[in-house]
Amino acid sequence: MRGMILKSILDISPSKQGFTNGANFTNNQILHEEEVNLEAWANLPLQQPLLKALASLKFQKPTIIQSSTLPAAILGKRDILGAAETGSGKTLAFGLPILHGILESKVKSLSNGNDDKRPLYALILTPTRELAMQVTQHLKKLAKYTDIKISVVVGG
Ligand SMILES: Nc1ncnc2c1ncn2[C@@H]1O[C@H](COP(=O)(O)OP(=O)(O)OP(=O)(O)O)[C@@H](O)[C@H]1O
Repeated sequence: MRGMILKSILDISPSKQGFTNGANFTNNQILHEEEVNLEAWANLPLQQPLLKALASLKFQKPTIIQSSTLPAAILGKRDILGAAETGSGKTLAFGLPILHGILESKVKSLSNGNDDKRPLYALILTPTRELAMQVTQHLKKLAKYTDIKISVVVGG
């Protein structure tokens, strides 16, 4: 089984990847999209439409939970169990690797001459419908320069 807890996967740790220590949410300076410095994300081979979305969201650097998990998820393709407080940026910690993986697999399929039309690439389960809505809205903002469709299904 590939799954393991976060602490045991630090062979590809943020410090080894040269990652920064996380975004500072108290920074209220007004930045224009073209002024956003994305250097802090440069250690990840993120697909261009995702970098563009990060710039438009003015997310200059990963938060701590993001810098702790993204290298392992994106470069190492590892399963991760992560925990962090509310509002710490967990949605992108799992959302970025999902979206990056979808774009990467589409690029690979096209270069192999296949038209990758899988109807479903990823399923995100949340404990409440409010969180499902919140995650959907957040990921849609990140996927806005891609053709990835994100939908929410709630019941009960
Ligand atoms: N790298 C970043 N830089 C700046 N802001 C960010 C970054 N990542 C996420 N945010 C913002 O931080 C806020 C909290 O993020 P998010 O909702 O992902 O937190 P969370 O840990 O999933 O919270 P919860 O536990 O309540 O679901 C959101 O407004 C999001 O847009």
